[in-house]
Amino acid sequence: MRFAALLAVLTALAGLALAAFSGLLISRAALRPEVFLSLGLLVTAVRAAGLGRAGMRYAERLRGHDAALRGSQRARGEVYAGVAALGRDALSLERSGDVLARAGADVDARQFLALRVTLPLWAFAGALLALLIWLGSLDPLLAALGTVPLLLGALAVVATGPALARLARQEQTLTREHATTLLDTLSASADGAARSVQPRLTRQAHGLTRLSERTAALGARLTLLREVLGGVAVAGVLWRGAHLVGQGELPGPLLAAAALAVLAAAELSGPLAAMPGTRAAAREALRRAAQLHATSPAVQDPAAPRPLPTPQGPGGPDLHLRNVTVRRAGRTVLRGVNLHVPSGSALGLTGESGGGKTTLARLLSRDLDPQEGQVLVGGVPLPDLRVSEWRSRLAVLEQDAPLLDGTVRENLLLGDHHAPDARLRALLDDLGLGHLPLDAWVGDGGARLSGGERARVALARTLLRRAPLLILDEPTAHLDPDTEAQVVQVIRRERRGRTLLLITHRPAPLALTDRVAGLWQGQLTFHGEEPGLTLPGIPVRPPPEPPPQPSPPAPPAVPAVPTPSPLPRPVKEPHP
Ligand SMILES: Nc1ncnc2c1ncn2[C@@H]1O[C@H](COP(=O)(O)OP(=O)(O)OP(=O)(O)O)[C@@H](O)[C@H]1O
Repeated sequence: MRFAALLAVLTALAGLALAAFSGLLISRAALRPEVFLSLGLLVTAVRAAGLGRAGMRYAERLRGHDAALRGSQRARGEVYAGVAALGRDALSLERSGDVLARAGADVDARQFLALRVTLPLWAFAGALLALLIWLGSLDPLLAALGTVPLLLGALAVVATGPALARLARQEQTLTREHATTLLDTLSASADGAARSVQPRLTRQAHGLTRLSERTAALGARLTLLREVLGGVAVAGVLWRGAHLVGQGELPGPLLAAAALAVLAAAELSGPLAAMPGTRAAAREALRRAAQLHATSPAVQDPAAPRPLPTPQGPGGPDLHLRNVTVRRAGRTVLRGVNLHVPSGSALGLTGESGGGKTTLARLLSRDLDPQEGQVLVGGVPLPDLRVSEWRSRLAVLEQDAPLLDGTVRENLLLGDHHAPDARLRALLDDLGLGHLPLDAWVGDGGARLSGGERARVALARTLLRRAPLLILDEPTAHLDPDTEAQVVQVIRRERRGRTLLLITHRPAPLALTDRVAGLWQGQLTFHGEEPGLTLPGIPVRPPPEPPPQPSPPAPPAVPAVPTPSPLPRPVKEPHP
């Protein structure tokens, strides 16, 4: 670092000295009128070109990088839009490392296309053409000797292009695979799967090293060839120029000018070697972007979206599932399901593992559409609404929802950007997280928190979202019974006025709901409502309390939900 600082000072001093000596030269030449016109003007031209070069380089960098950054901003936006359009369901088919590469390395590769291919190519072509015209005006052979070797150097890059492009593509693919394996390994490290993946990671790392070495070796050979050809061009100009000077056909100073100009043009061919690799990487990135856009998302916006229906209450519009059938991976998960969730009501959903509870929630959040039947929102088919508009009305807690790598506050503010610290603090305290500072760093996915803490921060984030429909998937998983009871109370308070769909295997949160339904083998069974059907482990909800009577005294209240116990399959009771 100290050496770099020293270099920076020396560079600045060189700039100062250049300016000072130029001033000295110009003024000295001005004092000698006999040389002023020839020498003074030349010195001024040198200075002007020096300053102009720096200024134009700065402007070129500014405009070039500005355009590239704008382009990558646009490209990143397109990737995010593409990923968002895929929806939670289709996105689960993508590997996270691959999604990361699309938004990171692929966008960078596209960004470098202009900076490393288009701009250097134009600069070199422009300089070579100017050189050809100027030297051609002096002597055709001089022009040929000065420019053809440089052109051959550029053609050598073109000839090596396919090999360089192949290497760049292989490197890009392997880098992506390496990142994907690394991410998979990191997320699997807890269960020891990481060790078995290590040999693959090592193989990929070695493969990357070998590819880099081959690319560097090819690049070095190209650079050597280019340097040699540059030298040949200068030597050719000096040889032919000396002959012309000897014959009195070329003024001596012009020979020096020609040789130095050829040298400068040769330098401009330097960045050409990186072109094939950069171009191939950018093309591959574009192909992958096109592929992402061609992937049909699980759901699509309608051509003419209808306005959101008028809510039937503060809980938003009523929801209906009509004869809904969903097949996933060849299995019928939901079979002819009918459901009515009135605005402001609370429905508990339980049932066997893999029975389709999350699937049903995803129908409501429109992450997928049913193969048969309809989902209606306030009487309007869900596919007739704009997806983002409908989703803005939902607050969804996914099962095992991850936290983002940041502070607790940053995670919570994702639920409500405007929530003051006091509100966040109070909510955390109520959820039994009084010990967790808002500034606590949660780590990747919330890894620095316990499972129960992570679940409650995620729940708080969802509850903060001001949306009329609340979908909570296992909101009390990972919690001990006391904390669970505390959390249930918070959900009870926070859901007031909203429609609630609560998915759980645990009985305690079901106390929050008006009705409980179970999903068994793709069919919905209403607990205690359909004749003869109950869900064992859940008592039949007592009928609404009758208006207070003076006598006889009311019977003791039946607890809505018993002590937590696993929920077995429903039993069909004989019809009375
Ligand atoms: N993205 C997906 N692609 C294909 N099939 C899926 C996908 N997600 C889930 N499934 C399948 O759909 C079925 C229902 O899954 P779902 O997650 O809805 O069940 P669940 O009732 O929520 O289960 P659990 O109680 O275990 O969370 C399962 O057989 C599952 O394997």
